[in-house]
Amino acid sequence: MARIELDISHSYKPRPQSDDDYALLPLKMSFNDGGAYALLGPSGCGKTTMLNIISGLISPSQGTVHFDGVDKTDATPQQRNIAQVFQFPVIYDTMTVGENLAFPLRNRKVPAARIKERVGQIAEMLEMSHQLGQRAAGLSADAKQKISLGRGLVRDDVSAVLFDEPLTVIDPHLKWQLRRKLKQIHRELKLTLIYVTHDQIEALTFAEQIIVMSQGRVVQVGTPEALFERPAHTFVGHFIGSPGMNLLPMDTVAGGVNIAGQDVGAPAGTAVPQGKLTLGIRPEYLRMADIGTAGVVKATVEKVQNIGTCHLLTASVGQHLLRARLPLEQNPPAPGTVAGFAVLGPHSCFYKNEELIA
Ligand SMILES: Nc1ncnc2c1ncn2[C@@H]1O[C@H](COP(=O)(O)OP(=O)(O)OP(=O)(O)O)[C@@H](O)[C@H]1O
Repeated sequence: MARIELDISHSYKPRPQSDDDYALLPLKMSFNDGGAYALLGPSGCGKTTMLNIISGLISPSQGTVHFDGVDKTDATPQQRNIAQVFQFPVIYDTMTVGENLAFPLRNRKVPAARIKERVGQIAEMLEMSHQLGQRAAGLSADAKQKISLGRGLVRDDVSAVLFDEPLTVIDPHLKWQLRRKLKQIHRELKLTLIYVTHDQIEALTFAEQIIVMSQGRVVQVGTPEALFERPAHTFVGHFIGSPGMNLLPMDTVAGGVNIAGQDVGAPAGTAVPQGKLTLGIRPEYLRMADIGTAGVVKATVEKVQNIGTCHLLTASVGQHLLRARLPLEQNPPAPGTVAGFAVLGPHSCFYKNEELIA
């Protein structure tokens, strides 16, 4: 295992002119030895580029990559001692499951007894012990991808294991099991795992630290809790969560604040920063309250859906939409009702130029 440090930028164009020409804008990132990380962001934000720079498949157009303080910028994936798992299975059809799992160890001339022990351990973790003697050729796509995961995890001497959307071909039910399994495997094997995904559930279940990316930038690195409670950027607020954070324009006025065109008082005990800002509040924390009370905006209820775990309510404040996850035991207001929603309180986040300031 190794501590990995990036101080890089990358453009696929020979003479980049503007920020848009960069797949990765200048960034500094470090991955601690033994950590579980997810690179999360929408398609095209630069996740795979970052992963390929870590593995050595791509050289950054500027900057350096260090493993345990040693400059590895020009080293190959083999020299970096990286294991990789891709979107689609990379296995030998003619070999058995056991032979496939053993392959990376045989290649490194690991003693036979150790190979047997480690293959047994990995197969057990992936619930493939009963399939060890089976030829890979006849197996389903799911089972083949599980072998790929196993091959990525079987060596205990790698600097890191990199996963690029490894659960894409996996059936949804098994996907759910494997996400948890990977977390458990991380706890048991203590490997450094770096996992690329555009699926927030996958990132939130698996990783200790999530690196949220947007348009070639790292916009926040944090625990799942930090990304939920205190998104550092409006992009993170909106991107993480289902639905994402409610965002409303806000400005200071005499005696209180103007939120999306409505003057409201600030509730006692809530420090509201001054100036033209964006107010963020998660649907999980948005609650109904009496109109006229401090920190409460009026909104017209547009839709109420029972989604099993809560009522998901959509309401409009002028041209802005608010979403609230209300407890099932609460009787929700009917569409068309004008109701009050408490937007200022301990869970409110305040953004200036998209960055969290309070
Ligand atoms: N080989 C390449 N040549 C030129 N441009 C590329 C190349 N690979 C990626 N890009 C561009 O670099 C940017 C970042 O791409 P990258 O594949 O790293 O994003 P991503 O977040 O992994 O997206 P996805 O989830 O779709 O794979 C995109 O604008 C993409 O079009």
